[in-house]
Amino acid sequence: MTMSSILRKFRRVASLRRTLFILISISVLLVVHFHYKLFNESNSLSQYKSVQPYAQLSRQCPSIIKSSEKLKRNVLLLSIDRSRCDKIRNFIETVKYEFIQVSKFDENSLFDHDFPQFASVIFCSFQDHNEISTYQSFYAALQSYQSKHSIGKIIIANQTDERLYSIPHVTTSYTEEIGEASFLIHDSSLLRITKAHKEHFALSFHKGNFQIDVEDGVSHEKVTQLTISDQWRTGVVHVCQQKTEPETIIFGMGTELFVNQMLLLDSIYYTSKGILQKPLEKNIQIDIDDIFVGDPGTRIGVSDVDAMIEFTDKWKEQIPGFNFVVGFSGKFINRGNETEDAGDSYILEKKDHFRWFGHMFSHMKAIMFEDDESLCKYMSDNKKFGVKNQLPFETGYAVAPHHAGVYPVHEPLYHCWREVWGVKITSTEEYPHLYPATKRRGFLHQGLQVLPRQTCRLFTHTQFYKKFPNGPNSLEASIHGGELFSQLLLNEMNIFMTHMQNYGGDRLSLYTFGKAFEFLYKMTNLRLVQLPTQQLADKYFKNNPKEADTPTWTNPCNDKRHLEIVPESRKDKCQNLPDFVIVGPQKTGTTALMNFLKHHPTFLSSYDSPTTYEELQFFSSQNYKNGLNWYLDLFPDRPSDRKTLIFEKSATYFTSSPTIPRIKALLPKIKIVSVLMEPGARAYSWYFHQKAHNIPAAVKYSFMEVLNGKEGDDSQLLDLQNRCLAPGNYAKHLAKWISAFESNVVIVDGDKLKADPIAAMNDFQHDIIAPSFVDYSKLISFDEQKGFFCPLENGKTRCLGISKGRKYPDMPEECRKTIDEFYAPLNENLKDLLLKNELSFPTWLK
Ligand SMILES: Nc1ncnc2c1ncn2[C@@H]1O[C@H](COP(=O)(O)OS(=O)(=O)O)[C@@H](OP(=O)(O)O)[C@H]1O
Repeated sequence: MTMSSILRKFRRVASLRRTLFILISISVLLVVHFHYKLFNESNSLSQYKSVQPYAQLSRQCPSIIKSSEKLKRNVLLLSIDRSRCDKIRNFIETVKYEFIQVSKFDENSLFDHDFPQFASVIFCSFQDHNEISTYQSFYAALQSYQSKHSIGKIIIANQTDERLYSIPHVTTSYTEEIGEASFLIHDSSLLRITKAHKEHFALSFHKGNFQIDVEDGVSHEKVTQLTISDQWRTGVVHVCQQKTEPETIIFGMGTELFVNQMLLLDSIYYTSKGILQKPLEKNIQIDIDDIFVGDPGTRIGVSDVDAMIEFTDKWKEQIPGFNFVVGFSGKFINRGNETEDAGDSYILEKKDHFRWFGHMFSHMKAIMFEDDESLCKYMSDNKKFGVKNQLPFETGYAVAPHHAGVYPVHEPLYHCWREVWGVKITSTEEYPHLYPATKRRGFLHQGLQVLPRQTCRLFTHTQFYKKFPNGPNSLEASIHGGELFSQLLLNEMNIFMTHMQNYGGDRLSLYTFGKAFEFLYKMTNLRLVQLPTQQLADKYFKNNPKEADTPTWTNPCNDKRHLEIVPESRKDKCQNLPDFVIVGPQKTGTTALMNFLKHHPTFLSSYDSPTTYEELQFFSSQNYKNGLNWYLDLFPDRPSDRKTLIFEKSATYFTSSPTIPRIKALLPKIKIVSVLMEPGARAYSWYFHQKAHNIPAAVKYSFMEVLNGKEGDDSQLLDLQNRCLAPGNYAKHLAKWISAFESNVVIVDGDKLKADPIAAMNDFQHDIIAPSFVDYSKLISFDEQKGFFCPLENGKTRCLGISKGRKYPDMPEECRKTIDEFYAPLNENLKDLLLKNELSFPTWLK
C-alpha cells in the first residue's frame, strides 16, 4: 500500500468520523430538545394564566360536622322527566353510590314505611327543582326530612335548562357562550377532594351555562368563579343553611367539566354530612402487556429501561408500592435490532425493578387452543423461561394476551392458569362490555377474581406524541380533566394496560402517567397507592360485594368485539340460544306443553341437563356458575335450511328472583311463556308432588292443615304452606316479567291445555308466531289409561311418566272453599294486570 493510498483512506475514515460526529450531535440535540418538549413544556390546559387576580373569598358556611345517624347510603335523584337524570345517574353509578330515582311526587310514595332512606338529594335540573317545589305536600315532606336529618340538597343545571328558574335566594342568568374561561376554585367549606386554587387556570366549556347570583344578606360561598370575556361569573355556589331552607349547592354548569365532577363528589359528601364518602386514597396499577413482543424498531433499548426504572423510583415517592407489572412472552427475546436486543438483556439484568407475570410463550391468544392440554403446555414453556431467568413473579396474577379468554370466558384458559401458574387474579376491560367504560365491573369465575381494567388510550401502535390518534391535544385533554383524569378521580381502583411500545419511541406511557399524576395531585387531595394484586383484589371485592359473584352472562352475538374473541369453533353457538323460555310456574302443565312442542316440526327443544333432566334450571340455580358455554352446549344447532324456534323450559324460573335480570342480560328480546292453571288446583297438585317425594311436612299434614297454618304453628308447616300457595299469586310474579319483557310475554291457559290441548296448542302457535302451523289433532290423542292427552308416535300415544298426571282424590269441598277465598283477591289483581297489558284471560279466570 502506497503512502498516498494510506492518506486517502485515513481522510475517508476521518471524514466518515466527522460526518458521524455531526450526525450524532444533531440527534443528541434533537433528542434533548424533544425530551424537553415532551416533559417540560406545559400544555394549554394545565397552564396557569396570569389574569387580573380576583379577591379571595373566605369560608362562609360552617365546616362539615359529620353525622352520627344511620341513614341508608342512597342518593335520591329527583326529576319529572327521568331522562334528565341520565348524566348524573351515570356519574353516580360510576362512583358506585346506591341511588333511588323518583319521578312521581306523591309524598306517600316517598315516605311510606318501605321507602329506603337517603343521605343526599340531587335535583337533576333547575327546571325540576322549580316544578317539584310546586308539589306542595311532597316538597314540604322532603324539606322536613332534610331538616330532621340535616341533609342538604344539590341542584344541577342541565342542558335542557334554557330559561331562568327561581331558586330560593338565588338568581340565575343564562349564557350561551362556548369557549375558554379562566377558572378559580375558592377555599370553601365543602372542599374535600378538590383543592382550592388561588391561581387561575384555563378551561374550555360547553354551551348552556348559568351564572348564579345570591341575594344580599344571605350567607353563601362562591365555590368556583370564571371569567369569560374578562367578566367574572359564579359557576358553583354554596348557599349556607337558612332558617327555612336546607343548605343548597347549585351547579351553574352540568357535570361534564372535570372541576364540577370533583365538586359534585365533595357536595355529596358535604350535603350528606359525611355519610356518603369515598376514600381519598385510590389504588393504581400499570401493567405492561407484552415485553419482548414487537417488530424491530418499535422495541425498547437500554436507555428506555433506565427511564422506566428512573420513573419507577420517582413515582414510588408519590405512590407507595409503585412498580410496573410486566407480562412477558419468552419466545420473542432478542428479536429486535442490536440496540433493542441489548435492551432485552438489560431488562432481565434489572428484573428486580419490576414485577413479572407470564403471558403465553409466543403471545398467542388462549382461544386458539381448544383443549386444556396444548394450552397448558404452551404456558409451561413460558414459565420455564421465567424460572430460568429467575424473574420475580407477581404471585397469582396474569393477564390474557390480546384480551381474549377472560370475558367471554374460555374455560381452558381459567383451568391452565390455575394449573400452570396458580393464577388467582386477572383483569379485563371486556366485562360486561368495553363501553361504556364507567360500567366495567369485576366478577368471580372458577376460583379466579377478575378485576375491571381501564384503558389509557396507549396501544401497541401509539409510540409518538405527534402521531397520537386525533393529535396530541386529544392526549392532553384526556390527561388534564378528560377521560384519564376522570378514571383516576372516579374509580376507587385503576388497573391500566400499556404495551412495551409505549416505553420505546417517545416513551408515551411515562409522559402520560407522569403528567396525569402531576395534574391529579395539583387539582385534588387524592393520593395513589399500589398494592400487591392479591391484596388489591381482596380489597376490591370486599368493597364491592355485589361484584363478588358469577358474572351476569351476556350474549357474544350481541357484541361484535366479544364475538371476535370467541374461539372459532364456538362462534356459531350463540345462534342456538333459545327464542322462547317456558318459565312455569311449577305444576301447571309445563312438561306437557314442552312434550307437545317437541312433536312440532319447527320447534326445537333443549337437550336434557345431566343433573336436572328436561329442565335446565340455568338462570335459577347453581348451574349458572357453570358458565355460558355449559348452557350453550345444551342446545341443538339451529338448522340453516328452515325457520325454527328453539326453546327450553324450567318451571322454577317463574318465582326465582335472580332469573329475570339474568335472562334479560343474555336474551333481552326473548319471549317468555307462562302457563297459568287455576291456582287452587295448582297448589293441590304441588302438595301431592311433595307428598310423593316424602317431604316430611307434606306427609305429616293434610292439605286442609296446610291451608289453615297460622303464625306460631310448626315452622315446617308454614314453610310448606308458603311454597304451596305463593307461586299462585300470579299477578305479583307476572308483573315483574311483564315489566322486564313487556309485550314478549305469552300466556298459556293451563286448564285448557289439560282439558282441550288441541285448541290450546293451536292458540299457542298463533301467539308465539310459529314458523309453520300444524293441526294438533293429528299429533295428539286422548289416552284412556293415563286419563290425559298424549302425543302420538307411530300411531300410538306416548304419555308422560308417572310423576305427571298423578292419581289422587278430588279436592275436598272445604279445602276448595278456603282456597278460593284465598285466591279471589289475587285473581282480581291478575285480571287487572292482564287487561292492562292486553293479554288474554285463561278460561278459569273469566
Ligand atoms: N297431557 C298431560 N299429561 C300429564 N299431565 C298433564 C297433562 N296436561 C296437563 N298436565 C298437568 O301437568 C301437571 C304437571 O305440571 P308440570 O309439568 O308443570 O310440573 S313440574 O312443575 O314440571 O313438575 C300435572 O299435575 P298432576 O296431575 O298433579 O300430576 C297435570 O295436571
